[in-house]
Amino acid sequence: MTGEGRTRLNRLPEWAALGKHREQLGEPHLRELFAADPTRGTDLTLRVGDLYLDYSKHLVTGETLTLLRELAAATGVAELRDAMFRGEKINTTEDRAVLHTALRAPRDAVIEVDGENVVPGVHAVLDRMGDFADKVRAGEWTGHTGRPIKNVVNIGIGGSDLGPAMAYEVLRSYTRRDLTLRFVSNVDGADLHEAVHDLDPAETLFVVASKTFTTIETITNATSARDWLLTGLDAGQEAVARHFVALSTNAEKVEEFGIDTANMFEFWDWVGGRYSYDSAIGLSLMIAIGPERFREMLDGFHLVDEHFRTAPPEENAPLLLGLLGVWYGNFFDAQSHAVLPYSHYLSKFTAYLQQLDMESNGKSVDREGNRVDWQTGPVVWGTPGTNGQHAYYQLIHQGTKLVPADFIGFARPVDDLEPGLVAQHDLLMANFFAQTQALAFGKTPEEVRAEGVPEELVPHKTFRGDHPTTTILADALTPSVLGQLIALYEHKVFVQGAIWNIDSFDQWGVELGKVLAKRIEPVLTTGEGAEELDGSTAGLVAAYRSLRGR
Ligand SMILES: O=P(O)(O)OC[C@H]1O[C@H](O)[C@H](O)[C@@H](O)[C@@H]1O
Repeated sequence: MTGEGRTRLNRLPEWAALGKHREQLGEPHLRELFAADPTRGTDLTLRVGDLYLDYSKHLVTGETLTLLRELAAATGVAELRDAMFRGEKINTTEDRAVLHTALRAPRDAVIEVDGENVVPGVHAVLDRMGDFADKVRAGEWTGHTGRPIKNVVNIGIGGSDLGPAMAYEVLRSYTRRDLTLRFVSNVDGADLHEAVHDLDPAETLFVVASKTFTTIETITNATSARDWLLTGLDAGQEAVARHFVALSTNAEKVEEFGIDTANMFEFWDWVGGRYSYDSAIGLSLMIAIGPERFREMLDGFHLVDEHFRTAPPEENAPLLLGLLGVWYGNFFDAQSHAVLPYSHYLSKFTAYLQQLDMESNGKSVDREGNRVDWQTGPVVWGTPGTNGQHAYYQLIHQGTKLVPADFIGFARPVDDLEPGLVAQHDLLMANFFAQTQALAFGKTPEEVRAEGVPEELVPHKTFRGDHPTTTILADALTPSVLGQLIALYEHKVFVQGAIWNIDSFDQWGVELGKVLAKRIEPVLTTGEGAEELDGSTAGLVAAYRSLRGR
């Protein structure tokens, strides 16, 4: 389907106005912007729920922000947002509604898809999940031999892994430490091996998470896990019911696999995989943190949903973050975006955002099927900040690339830290504040010289500054704050997709590799069909077969 839908982005007068403004701005200097406006550091801030956002260290003036908001208005961001919240089928290439916001809507909300209110179904599943999680946590859900469950192994990949795995790390201090939770995603047998080799099958529950229940990695791992279980228990198929539950939209396939659909927790095709960990896909997380904490997390999501839906453009945080990304990607040619959390618990946060952002906005065809001639989604990357400081921050400070970055930190460490370790928190946060300061304001050659540095070293010790950052500060890393953060990023990604006029909710780009892998696998085992491969792949397959002695 190709055609003329919306006016092409780069033909809009608002786009041209931004381009002109960018030229006039030249090289904006944060030192000057701050000097000219003594209250910039407190004016360019927002508070959303428990999140305090400082965007003063961005290469923007008041005019930049106005022009960006005009672009959002001209590209219909608010209209598309409202259509999403209403349950319209804005995922046009898959003809689906996009309603992850319904997963955290209050019980009495009414959100319709094809004339049916989906909210009661959401809460019915949440209630069932809660009952099940409570039973496992209380030791009432027993395995085939009557022993209580002590280990939960989530088997899933992509959106059926990254969300719960990330959130489990984030909320570690809220988890039941006597329950072991592990995540298996990779089809590399080593992943499952490492996850189960020290577990007792009699005390192990497998949570098979797959929206489609056809994903080859997940079904393969689940099949191997079932073999491991039945061999370990020396039991037949009847043991599966107490040790396997499924999280899926596909009851037929779940049944085919041999899991009783009574042990299936459903969700719906209007929940995208990368937007799903607050659906049934969060079951393993719920077992770890308990239903009450899970609901607090959902309330956090909902709080930011409501903010995004109702806050005026000047105060709308996801809109602002989305627009800043457009500003750098499209007008400074920034290619990547770093997310740098200053919390050990957020170690998987950026990996989660990679799928959320890059699978959503890694597109080069617009909603009408025309090739875009503007940059779309950035490469998202990053690891916890202090570690990064001793590794790749060099490039951010002094390299040739512009890397806009989000710094995420918390005022209080988690509650159960030993007093001696609590004392380390100020040092952690001192680094957090120091880095954005250094990135923004740098160090001039004059300042370097004043320290008596020999002239030949002055260029090497100079920091240009003007590296833009957003600082997101919250009181503490609670379930609600996690929900708020994720919703903030979900809607930021939404805003950018809306402006770029791409479908942020499909993922056709993952299909080709799947099809080819299916074709290549038999060639690896039998050698037959190698002649149909391209020259490079045929050579690689031959080398592989020879190394395997085939
Ligand atoms: O949940 P599943 O259906 O098993 O899908 C798992 C993942 O694999 C797919 O290939 C998609 O790229 C992801 O968006 C999805 O989250």
